[in-house]
Amino acid sequence: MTSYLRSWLTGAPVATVSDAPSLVKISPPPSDDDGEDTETEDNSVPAFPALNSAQRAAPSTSLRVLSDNALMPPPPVPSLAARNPGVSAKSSSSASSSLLVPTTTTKPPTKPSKKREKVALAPGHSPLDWAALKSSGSDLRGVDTLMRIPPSVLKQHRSKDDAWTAINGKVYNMTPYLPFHPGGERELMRVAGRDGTYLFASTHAWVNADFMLDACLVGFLIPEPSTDSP
Ligand code: HEM
Repeated sequence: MTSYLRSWLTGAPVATVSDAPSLVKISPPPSDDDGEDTETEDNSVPAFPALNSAQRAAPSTSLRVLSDNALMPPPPVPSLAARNPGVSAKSSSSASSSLLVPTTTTKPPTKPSKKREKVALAPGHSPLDWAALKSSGSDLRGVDTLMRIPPSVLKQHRSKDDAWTAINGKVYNMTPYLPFHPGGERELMRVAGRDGTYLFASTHAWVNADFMLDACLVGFLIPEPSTDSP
């Protein structure tokens, strides 16, 4: 194919297979427009900016290192002298430089009126032990069936051996839980025989009584039946 083209362009005889090893220099066809010799590849990169450009004519702009005086000045250092520790921002000469805590947060927190303390539980009475006892299957209710319990009946169960309380409408037998209560037996006995919802919630609303005492459920609190019915 190459030899055919060459003979076509130059009029030279077509090279045969026999003269293939000899290298023949191929000249491209003469160009009509420029007539330049493009025999060798020109990979030289043109100068930028162009040699005759206006940029080159302009005065030299070589990198200039700025002196300290020519640099932008640093921001002013906050004046330590203007700060007046212990004096409120209002009375201080420079209010913006005061590092005082805002006056709204300087009031010390009010202490709880009554200290709530957890009691030391006897060995084998940790919350985990209570969980194990609950799931052991032992009878913690003391009743055969769930009942509807009016306040008058609830009132009869207020001894340590038989302590019931109502929380959120449910009546629980607290007796098995007494030694497990982190707040102590005495606190728990304050609600024995009565509705303990308010005291329970105001002491520790985050405690889930439903879950803690589910195995101790004995019934549901109902209003006292009226006695004047015929
Ligand atoms: C009858 C159901 C009750 C259950 C199941 C129960 C359960 C609990 C539990 C789980 C805790 C530990 C709370 C914690 O670690 O955050 C606790 C603590 C305590 N409970 Fe109860 N409680 C009951 C009733 C009451 C009542 C009626 C009172 C008060 C009259 C009371 C007073 C306390 C106190 C003072 C603590 C210890 C301090 C504290 O944790 O803040 N509890 N109780």
